Amino acid sequence: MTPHEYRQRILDDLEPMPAYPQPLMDCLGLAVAEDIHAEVALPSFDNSSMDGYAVRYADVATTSAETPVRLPVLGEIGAGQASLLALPPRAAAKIMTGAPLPTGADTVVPYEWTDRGVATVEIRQAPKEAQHVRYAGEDVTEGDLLVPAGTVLGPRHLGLIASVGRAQVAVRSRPRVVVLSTGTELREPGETLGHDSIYDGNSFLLAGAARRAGAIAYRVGIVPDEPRAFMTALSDQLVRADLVVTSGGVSMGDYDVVKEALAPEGVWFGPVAMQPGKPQGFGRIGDERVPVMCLPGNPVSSFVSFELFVLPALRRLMGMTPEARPVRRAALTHEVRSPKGKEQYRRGWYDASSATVSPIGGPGSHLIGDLAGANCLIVVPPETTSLDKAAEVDVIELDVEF
Ligand SMILES: Nc1nc2c(c(=O)[nH]1)N[C@H]1C(S)=C(S)[C@@H](COP(=O)(O)OP(=O)(O)OC[C@H]3O[C@@H](n4cnc5c(N)ncnc54)[C@H](O)[C@@H]3O)O[C@H]1N2
Ligand code: MOO
Repeated sequence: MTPHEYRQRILDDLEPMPAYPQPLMDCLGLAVAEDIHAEVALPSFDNSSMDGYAVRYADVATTSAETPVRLPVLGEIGAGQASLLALPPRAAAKIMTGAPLPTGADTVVPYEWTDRGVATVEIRQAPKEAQHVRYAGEDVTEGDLLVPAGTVLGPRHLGLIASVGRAQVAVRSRPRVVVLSTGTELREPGETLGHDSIYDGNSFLLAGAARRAGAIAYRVGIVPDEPRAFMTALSDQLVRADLVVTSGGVSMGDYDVVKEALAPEGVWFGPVAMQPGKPQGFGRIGDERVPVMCLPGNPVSSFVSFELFVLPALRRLMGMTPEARPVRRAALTHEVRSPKGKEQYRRGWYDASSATVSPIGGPGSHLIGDLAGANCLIVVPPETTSLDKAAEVDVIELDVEF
């Protein structure tokens, strides 16, 4: 099975999470599940874009510094304090930015062109007709489709939706992802290491990646390579999981606990034609048939599996498209070698401005130091065993929103 086929198999099995109305501030980064239409026009009334005087153009069309027009000032209109509703001919009203234009007025003269008079005002420069007026509906018309269903809401969407008066919108909820690391050799950071133990980096990597993708991530931490202990830990977690992600215990070893415990439950385990990330598992468990994704324990294998399979699965659950990261093209700055028959994902540094990519470190799936210094994965096709300097390759840019 190719990585692409495996991803499709996972996506075909998953449905987007149900949608619920949420307060606007809780919707940031979530996919909206309804078309959002404008319930009011924007601006909703004709208003001034400057602090100055509302006038009738005809009254001030010929004014100048040498022969200024003087008009009585009938009142003041502040934003949110508009008591003067109509302006008769041969008069002016003070008006502030954002305040409604009184009926009869059609033009705003800014303070800077006047003597700032209170009882009367001297206007020293002729305005253009209709200057500094923002018309009702010139931005958004009532009924306009503002945000189509499926849009991932960013700050500008929130601002617009609030501006038309919506306090809540229906969005797909964040999936709850439980991350379990398996391995009797694993220790929590901060604990003392033995000669044969290592720190559990993967659960932080995976829970961090899940949170970055928009999920609610629960890092359960370490479970020993013992099937009963693993099943107990897993069963305890199922009540709060929309997806379970495990690390380790999926290959051919004598203590490959995840495979041993879950294969009899009907979870699929098998090789995917890629490196790193060859051994994979996917299925559903428990009464609620919670999806479980079983990733290999080597840290780079775990990470690449997250990017290729778990991230798209989370985006499917969250109703976000496209599910998989976009692929860019770049020229290699150094040659790369790769085993035949497997799609290889090498770590690299992608420079968008020059459309080049520099390989970082070797192919080893334990090289987490190099992984942390990379910003992309370089895709080497299965039949390609070597790529020369300047060869064009596919590059998956990490860490960017899409
Ligand atoms: N005879 C075979 N051996 C292996 C095969 C194979 O096909 N035949 N496949 C290799 C490949 S490829 C991979 S990838 C690994 C996958 O192994 P597991 O998923 O079973 O993972 P473990 O054996 O538990 O661990 C592998 C490696 O990663 C380290 N590890 C595990 N968990 C963590 C963690 N949470 N944080 C940091 N490092 C972790 C672990 O100590 C091992 O070094 O199998 C190969 N073997
Ligand atoms: O696939 Mo393993 O994923 O080579 O390290």
